Amino acid sequence: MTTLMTSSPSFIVAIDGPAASGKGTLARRLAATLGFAHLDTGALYRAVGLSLLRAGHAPEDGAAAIAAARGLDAATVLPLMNDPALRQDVVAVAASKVSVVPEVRAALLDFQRDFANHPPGGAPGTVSRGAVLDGRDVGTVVCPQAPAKLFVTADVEVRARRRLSELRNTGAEAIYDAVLEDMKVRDARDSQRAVAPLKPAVDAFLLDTSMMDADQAFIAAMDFIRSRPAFPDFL
Ligand SMILES: Nc1ncnc2c1ncn2[C@@H]1O[C@H](COP(=O)(O)OP(=O)(O)OP(=O)(O)O)[C@@H](O)[C@H]1O
Ligand SMILES: Nc1ccn([C@@H]2O[C@H](COP(=O)(O)O)[C@@H](O)[C@H]2O)c(=O)n1
Repeated sequence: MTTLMTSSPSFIVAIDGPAASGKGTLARRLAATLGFAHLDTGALYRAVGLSLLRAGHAPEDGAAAIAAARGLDAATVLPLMNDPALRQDVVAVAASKVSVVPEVRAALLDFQRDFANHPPGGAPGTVSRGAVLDGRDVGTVVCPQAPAKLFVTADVEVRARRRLSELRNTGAEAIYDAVLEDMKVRDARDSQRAVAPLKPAVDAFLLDTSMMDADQAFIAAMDFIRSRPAFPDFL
């Protein structure tokens, strides 16, 4: 990862979109290509959901969710990011339930903004020249000033097929109709909540990947990012 000891502003790429649209795959590849830090903001909500489940609380328990979110800090969250337990479907559902609570969202906001503005570099004490954050409200709420915003989407049936093969590749037993139904319920909860609902920022580049493979989506996203006036000339 490219690192600098300067205070030049971080170039922020904000990527939002519904479940299994491919935003995480895209965000990781963009960050690796640009030498930027990457934050999967969904993992923060998953960490809150997982901590509730592990403590035996229902994901609908708002007070427990607020306490869990307020208890998260970089030291607890960053090691959790690659924990396979976070990727379970039951955790995704719990994440989408805790994420409707405004105080949970507020508790996670500073961490995300700090990451975007001071993205960690490859070595302690260094910063990257930019950050790629993916989630549901990065372009609308977390980093509305980001110079490059993308909204990645795909037909719900396409997304359900992608998630189904992902689940089956991990050895899980999964049924298409159930995956599709879960996805529709999660999309509706994420899009209809009162605070920070899933929606494209007004100035987001809309990238429908229904008919694209991951390489085509990456090329389209890079073309857009490079076209932004603030795109750094050192890249
Ligand atoms: N353009 C694409 N075409 C086909 N498959 C893709 C594409 N992009 C990603 N995938 C695959 O679809 C699945 C879901 O992708 P990914 O995890 O990136 O989605 P996501 O939007 O980050 O989902 P979530 O919000 O649930 O974490 C993965 O198995 C990934 O390899
Ligand atoms: N910025 C975000 C990111 C995620 N959420 C909620 O978390 C759930 C899990 O997210 P994944 O990206 O890992 O699928 C998601 O369904 C949202 O409810 C959020 O609210 N805001």
